[in-house]
Amino acid sequence: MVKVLNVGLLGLGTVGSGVPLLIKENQKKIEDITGTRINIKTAFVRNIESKQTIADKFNLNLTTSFTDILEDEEIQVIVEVMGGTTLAKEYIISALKNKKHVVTANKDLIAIHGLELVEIAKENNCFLYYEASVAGGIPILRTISNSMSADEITSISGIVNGTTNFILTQMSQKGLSYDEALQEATRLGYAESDPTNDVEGIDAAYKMVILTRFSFGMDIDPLKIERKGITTVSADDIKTADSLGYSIKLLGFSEKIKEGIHVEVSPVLVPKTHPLSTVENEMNAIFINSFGVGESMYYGPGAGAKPTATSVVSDLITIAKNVSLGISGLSFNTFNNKTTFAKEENVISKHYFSLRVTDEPGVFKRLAEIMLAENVSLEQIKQETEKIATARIMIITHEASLDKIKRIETKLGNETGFEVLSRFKVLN
Ligand SMILES: NC(=O)C1=CN([C@@H]2O[C@H](COP(=O)(O)OP(=O)(O)OC[C@H]3O[C@@H](n4cnc5c(N)ncnc54)[C@H](OP(=O)(O)O)[C@@H]3O)[C@@H](O)[C@H]2O)C=CC1
Ligand SMILES: N[C@@H](CC=O)C(=O)O
Ligand code: NA
Repeated sequence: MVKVLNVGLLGLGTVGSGVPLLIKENQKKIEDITGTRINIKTAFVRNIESKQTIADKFNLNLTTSFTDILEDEEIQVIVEVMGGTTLAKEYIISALKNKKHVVTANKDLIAIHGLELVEIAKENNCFLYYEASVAGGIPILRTISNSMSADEITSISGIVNGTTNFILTQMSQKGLSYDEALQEATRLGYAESDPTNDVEGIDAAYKMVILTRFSFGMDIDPLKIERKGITTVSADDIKTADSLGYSIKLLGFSEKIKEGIHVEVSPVLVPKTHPLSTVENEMNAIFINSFGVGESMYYGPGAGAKPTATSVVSDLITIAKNVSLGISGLSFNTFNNKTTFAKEENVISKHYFSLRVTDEPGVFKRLAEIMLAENVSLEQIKQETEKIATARIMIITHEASLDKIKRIETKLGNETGFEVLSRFKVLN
């Protein structure tokens, strides 16, 4: 006889409405694989009237009281897709303490409070899964924790925010303005309800915290990640990068360099020949360097209702399988190391600078002197005269350490007649 796994759904927005859809579409397959029927019994919403149509479509009970779900003994699993870190944290902790397993897509919560939640899950013999929290539909966390457990990851980087990749693609290929592209990403359900975290690189930083835990067993404070968002990228940067053979992408990096890790989120000039450069719109891609496999890339939709819900339902399937085998309380990630950080003098790459300078003789000489003082040489240089008495100079350096590049940036910023408009890493 087919068993039933009853689920309480918290939030019925973009991802929440995808979950019952996926379960309905794949009901037979899920039952074949797990021997269990996954049943979304009740959904917790803010306003019942506005969600009645979708509830009727999938035969869901609606409630505006979380207690109705918490105290329902038939409900074994809570799926949290409300977002936010206050109420979501409170509800997840109550659910775990009531011996209910938890699935969440909430990267903010997992990045900031994940370790505490994992401990509570362990103490209560419950599962806490969050595959959807990183790169929406790409099964990247499970790939790292299962398929790559025999391998040593040396760097993990990639496009982990769909909204910003969508905006940059639309700006560079369709000539849309930043505001138009952001509006479209919001309409399509890619952006967070407040898109600040997307465009400022905070969402990507949260995802890099989670990827760093899985890849290196190290825990970092999201606030300590060096981060720049796409609000620092101008249409001029996109045009210049294009003319030099690069696309601009918001990338997250987590690399093991000698003594420790270096984690960063920033717009990056990616050569058009690099596989990450072909990743467009809401697509995400995670590029891994590892001892065993070498280079590998995992590509797919990083946002949107169906892709994200697919990851949520895959977590539910894992729980259904484990419950029916009588297994409980295994952590999603058990890799654990002492966190150590790489020195900036060992973090090496090329860099792009866009500078506004007063259009007068001697400017290039002063620029060259500042670069020479740090022993950093130029690979490419371009100048455009502006309407007023200024010019824009765009340079790409040869490989140099991050400490030198930062000193050059400070010196240029302090030099009369120079303004640093942007400074981005350049990928090889
Ligand atoms: N959208 C995406 O592509 C992805 C999203 N995620 C994550 O999934 C989560 C959900 O995102 P998404 O579906 O896009 O967000 P939405 O804003 O579309 O949905 C959130 C839902 O939760 C409800 N909700 C929020 N707060 C409360 C509350 N206090 N009480 C009751 N209901 C509440 C909202 O109600 P109401 O409708 O009344 O506002 C809304 O229906 C977030 O953590 C997000 O970061 C992860 C990967 C991809
Ligand atoms: N807002 C996020 C949604 C998925 O995590 C994004 O754009 O990637
Ligand atoms: Na994922």
